[in-house]
Amino acid sequence: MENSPTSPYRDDIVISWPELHRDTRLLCHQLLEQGPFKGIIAITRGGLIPAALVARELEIRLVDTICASSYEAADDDTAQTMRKEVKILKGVEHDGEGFLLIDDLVDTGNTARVIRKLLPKAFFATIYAKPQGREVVDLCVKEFAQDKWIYFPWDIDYQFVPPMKKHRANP
Ligand SMILES: O=P(O)(O)OC[C@H]1O[C@H](OP(=O)(O)OP(=O)(O)O)[C@H](O)[C@@H]1O
Ligand SMILES: O=c1[nH]c(=O)c2nc[nH]c2[nH]1
Ligand SMILES: [Mg+2]
Repeated sequence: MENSPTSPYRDDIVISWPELHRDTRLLCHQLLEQGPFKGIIAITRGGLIPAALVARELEIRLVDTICASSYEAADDDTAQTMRKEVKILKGVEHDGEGFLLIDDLVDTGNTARVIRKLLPKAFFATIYAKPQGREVVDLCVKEFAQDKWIYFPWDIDYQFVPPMKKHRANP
């Protein structure tokens, strides 16, 4: 996928539904060593699907949300989005003790840092992490380089791609 010249991202990683499911289940194996948890708090929107999968594996029925927004669509309509100030649209009224916070990814760590301050006692897990944000969360299953943009399955579509040979400069 096309990266704009000003973007800090140089490469794309496309995650399929089965990969996301498998990676989330790997996370669950490790979370079973950390619990038990009173409940899950999903960080919207990216944390919603991972949180549903975690809730199923850990048999947790109390699932709350913290509603955050930190990225907005770029003007040129590329998938990679511009960073904005992290806004909390809905929080929770406790310090997170005994709760599991779930997000899909920690990138710069901006979102996670803000949420950590609100819920300092929660256990914070993400499926994926990049180096700038890794230390903010307690657990993740996979780490990617800072210049990779991760496409989640809910952001992509199946489409035709022409055969590679058509793109070669000197066929
Ligand atoms: O570590 P950071 O640099 O803050 O980036 C990570 C955050 O960015 C994405 O959320 P986004 O704000 O795009 O909203 P969404 O979950 O609704 O897609 C992602 O789901 C993380 O929450
Ligand atoms: O889909 C996404 N992929 C990423 O790599 C990323 N970083 C911040 N927010 C992100 N969203
Ligand atoms: Mg998010």
